[in-house]
Amino acid sequence: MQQARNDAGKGPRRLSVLSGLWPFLRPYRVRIALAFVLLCVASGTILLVPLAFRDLIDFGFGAQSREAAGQGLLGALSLNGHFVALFGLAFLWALAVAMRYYTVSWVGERATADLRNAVYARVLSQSPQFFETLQTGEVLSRLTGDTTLIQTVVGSSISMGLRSLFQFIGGMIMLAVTSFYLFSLNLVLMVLLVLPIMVIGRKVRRLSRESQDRIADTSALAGEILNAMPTVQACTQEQEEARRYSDRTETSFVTAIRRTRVRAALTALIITAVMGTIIFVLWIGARQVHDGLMTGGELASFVLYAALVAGGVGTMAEVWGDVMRAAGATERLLDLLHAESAIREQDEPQQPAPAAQVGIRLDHVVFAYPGRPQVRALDDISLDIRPGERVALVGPSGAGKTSLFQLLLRYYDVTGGSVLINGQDIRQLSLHDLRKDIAIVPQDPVIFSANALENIRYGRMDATDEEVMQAARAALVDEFIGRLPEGYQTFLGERGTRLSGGQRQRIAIARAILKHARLLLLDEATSALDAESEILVQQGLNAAMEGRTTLIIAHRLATVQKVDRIVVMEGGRVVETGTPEDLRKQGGLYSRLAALQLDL
Ligand SMILES: Nc1ncnc2c1ncn2[C@@H]1O[C@H](COP(=O)(O)OP(=O)(O)OP(=O)(O)O)[C@@H](O)[C@H]1O
Repeated sequence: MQQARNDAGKGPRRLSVLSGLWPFLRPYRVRIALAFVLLCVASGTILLVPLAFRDLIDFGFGAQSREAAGQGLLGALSLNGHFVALFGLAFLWALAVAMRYYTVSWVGERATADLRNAVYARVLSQSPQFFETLQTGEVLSRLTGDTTLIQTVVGSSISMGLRSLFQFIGGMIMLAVTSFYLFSLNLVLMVLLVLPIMVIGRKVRRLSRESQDRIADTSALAGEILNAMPTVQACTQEQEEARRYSDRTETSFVTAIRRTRVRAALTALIITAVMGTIIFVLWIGARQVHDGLMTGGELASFVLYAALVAGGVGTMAEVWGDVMRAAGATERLLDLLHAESAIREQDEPQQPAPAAQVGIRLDHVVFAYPGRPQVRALDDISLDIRPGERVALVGPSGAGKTSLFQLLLRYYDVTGGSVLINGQDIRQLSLHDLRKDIAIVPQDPVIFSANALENIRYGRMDATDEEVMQAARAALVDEFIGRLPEGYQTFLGERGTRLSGGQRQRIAIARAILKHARLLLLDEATSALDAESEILVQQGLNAAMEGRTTLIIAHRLATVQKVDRIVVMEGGRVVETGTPEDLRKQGGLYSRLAALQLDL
């Protein structure tokens, strides 16, 4: 993934990556075919328009109109008839363009929505290891920015490009047919002019990429700072941050203006080149008309075809830039879409054993985080936890307690040994079955931007309002919910910023109680509560632990005096196990910690 990200920013994009979009377009192939037919109709119609003009001039106004009646595209039509036919062509063209626009945009929107959903679902199935190397901001920018780019290309650029290609090829053929002499002249001039335009065009592309990178820098800075506002204000860095931001916007302004300057020059050059060519050819053509070598109508249609060809070339150049950018965007999205989770599920997972309670067995478990493979976070841990047992994990910070929880939830796989639940290796179970059976109250609970009721219901989506409130009462949530303006319906704000740490913890406890899982993991579940609430919440937790196997990580030993067993960890190893009383008598690490905490 890291490698792919590094590659994404450099070198010419491989256009073949665009074929990766086909699975998202295939379901809509009938509509795509319809759009193609409409495109052909529109292009055909527009190529007929100059011919209609030619006839109008030669047979409609001209002196020879009467004798020549019966020739030309529109045959023997009267002057009025010519105009009606011309309008008919314009209307057919408009209709085809509108229908194609609708169809193609529909396919673009639909395919991008599908792609976005597929990528998002894929990202959600990744293990935490994935998010260690990829920033969430980057995933978001891929989901929005990159998919929008693809939408532009699928929903408009490609059809614009094809239309221009038809226009170009058809126009060139018609130019040659109308006057081969003028066509050859035109061709030589075009080749001479296209070269400098291409060189400048490349410079514009480089500058616009640079300009986009600068804008991304600005948003990255703003994103980081806005997320850290309390710290910024506590350190009184607001002015400094405003200055840093304005420095970056200034840089992106300067880059944008540099690009605009080159682009303005390019526009002037293109207009001069196109108009110059047309005027030059008109001049030569006018002399030919004067000498009777071609008719006025032929000259008029020639000029119109030349304008179509020039327009076609211009659009194709623009579309080419979009297609290249979309190739880059597709590559980045497909990277995400094809990312394999580090945690692999069995093709045919076992069903979890249908026992009322779960027993856990850690068998010589060794574990090192993938980001730090040389350091063992857990080093040869063997532990048996009986069904229904309450076990506390204690030990200094960094001992590996949380890592043990991560392994039980299978956020990571063990490096050696195995984790068994009711005798089954957890790698044999599906992740869904495994995690459905575990309720966790994490150190730093997450609150979603929804109301209190929905936040608790997240533990078990099919719970009734009454069940949710019961869990809330057990976790003492109702004690503070009652004081919120709209009770359970109160919106808890972005990331729960409207709640205190202790309140957030109680919501998480209610969520865990509601889940009714057979295994309960408490990671410092009451650390943010005051002494009084802690005693009350502990009662709620006691109710939740009833009949459940429970693992409790605790720094404050007072909270785990009633557990069945304490496991003391240090440096990734289990150094002591036993009841609180036994351990105090042993005079080891636990008794030292207990002496510091409990006897003071
Ligand atoms: N994602 C990670 N990548 C690499 N190393 C990690 C990662 N998470 C934790 N560690 C390391 O693993 C070791 C064990 O961490 P762990 O979080 O399990 O400790 P802990 O006992 O729960 O500590 P605390 O009581 O402070 O929560 C620590 O040295 C830590 O630095």
